[in-house]
Amino acid sequence: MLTLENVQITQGSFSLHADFTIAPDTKTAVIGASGGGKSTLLSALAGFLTPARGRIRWNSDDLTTQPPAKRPISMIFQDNNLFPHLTAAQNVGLGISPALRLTQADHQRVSDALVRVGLAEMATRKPAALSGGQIARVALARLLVQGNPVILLDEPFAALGPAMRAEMLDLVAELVAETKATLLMVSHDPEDAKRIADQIILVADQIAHPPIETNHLFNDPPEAMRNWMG
Ligand SMILES: Nc1ncnc2c1ncn2[C@@H]1O[C@H](COP(=O)(O)OP(=O)(O)OP(=O)(O)O)[C@@H](O)[C@H]1O
Repeated sequence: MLTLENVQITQGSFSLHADFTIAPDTKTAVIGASGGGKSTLLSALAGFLTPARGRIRWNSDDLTTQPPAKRPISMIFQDNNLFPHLTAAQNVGLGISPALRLTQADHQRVSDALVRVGLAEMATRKPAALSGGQIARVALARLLVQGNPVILLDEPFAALGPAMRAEMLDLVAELVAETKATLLMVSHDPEDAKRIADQIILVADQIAHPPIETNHLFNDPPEAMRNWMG
């Protein structure tokens, strides 16, 4: 269980409050207006921002001041953060060893992850020779080898067309089901949120609101949600 206990995150003059828990094995969409604080929330969970107050816990572990690499959390950003000079396999291998010191068993894990995301034939290609969807798959393969129980996606599929985005969301849902990970995903598209999320965190008025079941929120949207849906 991921717990945000009276958390206050500040960035310059901006401040965001969060006080809720996320049940294990759930898929949560984080939605809200641009500049509302969705990335701020994910950055604090990943450890790139330290809350001004409050605690962040994973089960009984207090993560609040732990550096990103020590947290049981993997994150993919909008640009998928692949290194352009490394092959797909090397980019995945970074998820196991930042210095790419990989054992034979590690290489096998990388290969298995690339096979799982449908990139068996692309292991030696560099990002410039991959499509946007294939780059997103490499980033997902890296998540697989990291094996963390919490996955944060900050709109990694935003640049893809609707059909490819739907395909990627379905792949994410499959991987999350297989690994029993807890997923939080920023979304700008109500259809994406409906497609994948069990529940929704609405970020509005400097508050990351406690998660509400997806159908319930879409059937009876509060004003901030109606504004977001347009
Ligand atoms: N490094 C920073 N210093 C000061 N303020 C910042 C910084 N980064 C972000 N902010 C401010 O924090 C607020 C929340 O930004 P954030 O990126 O979390 O919003 P968001 O909901 O993810 O937006 P978007 O949907 O446009 O990506 C914004 O008002 C932004 O200007």
